[in-house]
Amino acid sequence: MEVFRQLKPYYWVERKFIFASILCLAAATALGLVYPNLLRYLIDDVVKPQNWEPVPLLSLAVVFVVSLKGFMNFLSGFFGGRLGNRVAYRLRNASYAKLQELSYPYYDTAKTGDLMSRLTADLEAIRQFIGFGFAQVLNVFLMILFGGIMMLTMDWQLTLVTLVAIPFLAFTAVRFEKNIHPAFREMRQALSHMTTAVQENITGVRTVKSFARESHEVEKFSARSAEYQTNQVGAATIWARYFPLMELLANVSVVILLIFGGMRVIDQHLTLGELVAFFSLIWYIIGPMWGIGFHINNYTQSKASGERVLELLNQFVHVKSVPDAVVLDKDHVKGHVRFENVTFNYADKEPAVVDISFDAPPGTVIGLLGGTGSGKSTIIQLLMHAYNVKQGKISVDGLDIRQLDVHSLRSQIATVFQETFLFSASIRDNIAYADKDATIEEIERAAKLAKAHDFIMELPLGYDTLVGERGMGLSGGQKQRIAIARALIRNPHILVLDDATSAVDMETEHEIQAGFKELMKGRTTFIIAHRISSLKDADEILVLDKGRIVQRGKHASLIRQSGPYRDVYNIQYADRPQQDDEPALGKGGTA
Ligand SMILES: Nc1ncnc2c1ncn2[C@@H]1O[C@H](COP(=O)(O)OP(=O)(O)OP(=O)(O)O)[C@@H](O)[C@H]1O
Repeated sequence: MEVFRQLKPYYWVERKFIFASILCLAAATALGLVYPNLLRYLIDDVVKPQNWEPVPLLSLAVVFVVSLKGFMNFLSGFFGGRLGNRVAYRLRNASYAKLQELSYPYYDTAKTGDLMSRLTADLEAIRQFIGFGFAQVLNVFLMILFGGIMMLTMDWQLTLVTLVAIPFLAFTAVRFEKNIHPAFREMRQALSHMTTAVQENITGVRTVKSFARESHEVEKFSARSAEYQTNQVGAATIWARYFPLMELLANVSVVILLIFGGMRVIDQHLTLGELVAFFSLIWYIIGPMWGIGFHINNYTQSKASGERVLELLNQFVHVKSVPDAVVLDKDHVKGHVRFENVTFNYADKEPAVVDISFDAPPGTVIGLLGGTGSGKSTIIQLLMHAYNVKQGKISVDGLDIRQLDVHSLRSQIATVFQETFLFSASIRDNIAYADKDATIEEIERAAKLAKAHDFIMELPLGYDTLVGERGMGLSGGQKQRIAIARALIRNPHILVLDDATSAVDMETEHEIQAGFKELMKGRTTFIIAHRISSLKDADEILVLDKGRIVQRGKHASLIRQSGPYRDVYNIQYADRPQQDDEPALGKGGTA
């Protein structure tokens, strides 16, 4: 029940539908009680005394009751359906909003397939239960209540004897629920493992095919599919153990009724019509009991799903704006970035960056150079407040970023990542992603600066060309140029190029950077690059090794010192003839 208590904000607002659905259902159930009474009347007052006069009226009454009951059932289903759809709609939107709110640390470990199954299959199970299942469970209670009262008023002794098996039935049903619930929880988990396998396979299809690992993927999927199947068989086994027992207990009541009821008719304590009415009433109670297993199944599935959706909704958000956070005003931001003795480690890991300090006044260009895993991207992530820094301080325009509204901080920064993600939309929409109000002129201007305009114009539909997921159909360099245009359109105060030109040739890189120079006047830029050529003009180059700054300065002074920078320089320029303005540099030597 805890699950449904926590879900209350999502369904209680729709209480008018809940009450309307319950009311119509109760009316339909109550109308169902008219049949046994009509039967009794028919036998005792029509057939026995051979008095056929009321038969036409009786037939009309049956037609009327059946129609009204059907209409009430329809209304109950109609309101229930509305309720289920609205609750699922709210939950879906809340889950999606939560996914947007969750910060980077959550996504470091999240599995796409698992999240997808929470937002689809689990929400569907909740919708089914809240919309229809709940009404069915309630119907069972109403039938037992109404039917029980009617039987008691007819012959309370026979009622008590007949219903003696019912408590056992209820007890077994509760035991069944306890056993089947964990099985359903595991089943949902197994389903989400399976979805994850499918999703990863589709996303990584190029890698799978290029390594010819299709059979491995099939095996991986088969294992997960088998896990799901095992869980289903497990649930079916529990079902098979309990269901015959529940059936048997239900039938015991019928047998008892026939024995004791028959005796009471012989003793003339009961009329024949009453026994027949009793017989139909007992089915009125036992009928829904057949379905109790199904309803319990429905309930436990939705409970397991509710737990999974709530787990997402209650997920801790690592990075969020503090109360009274300062909102940066785009027109007044200067883009002065400062790192002071920043040390940071990812959860359960050695520090990724250690004691990082630098000052980047507005308009400066900071270059970051270092081997794989040396901490370059981490510095950028920290600047974006993707993770909470506990040691040291990062400030923008003198304000500690922990005090800044996260959204407004990130709005000042535009990043071009190493890997470009393009949405399944037109090139125009992809470029305008950071600023949906951008005009076509602005989009084209950004594309021209990013050297993307020419190849876009060569595409059959130009800027309206649709790019598939992950930008299928475009080369790596073309995708990167679109990403650069997307960053430029934002007109950011802080621009981050995280190995942004790695996929374009040297000549294009040079052209793009010439474009940047014009655009970046007065803005702070961070360039992560492996090519010295990209960093040469930086105001300060930070050379990183294992998270520490091991060298810093301008290109000209760094190549005059022995150290990693000059080593990289020598490797990259080894085959190039020496120019007059460059010193002859021996590895490890001095100029
Ligand atoms: N999301 C993460 N969770 C845990 N550890 C991480 C995460 N991202 C990076 N790391 C670790 O932090 C260290 C620094 O990584 P970082 O990505 O900053 O290096 P990098 O210099 O940008 O490398 P590359 O040039 O390969 O992109 C590495 O040891 C890496 O394994």
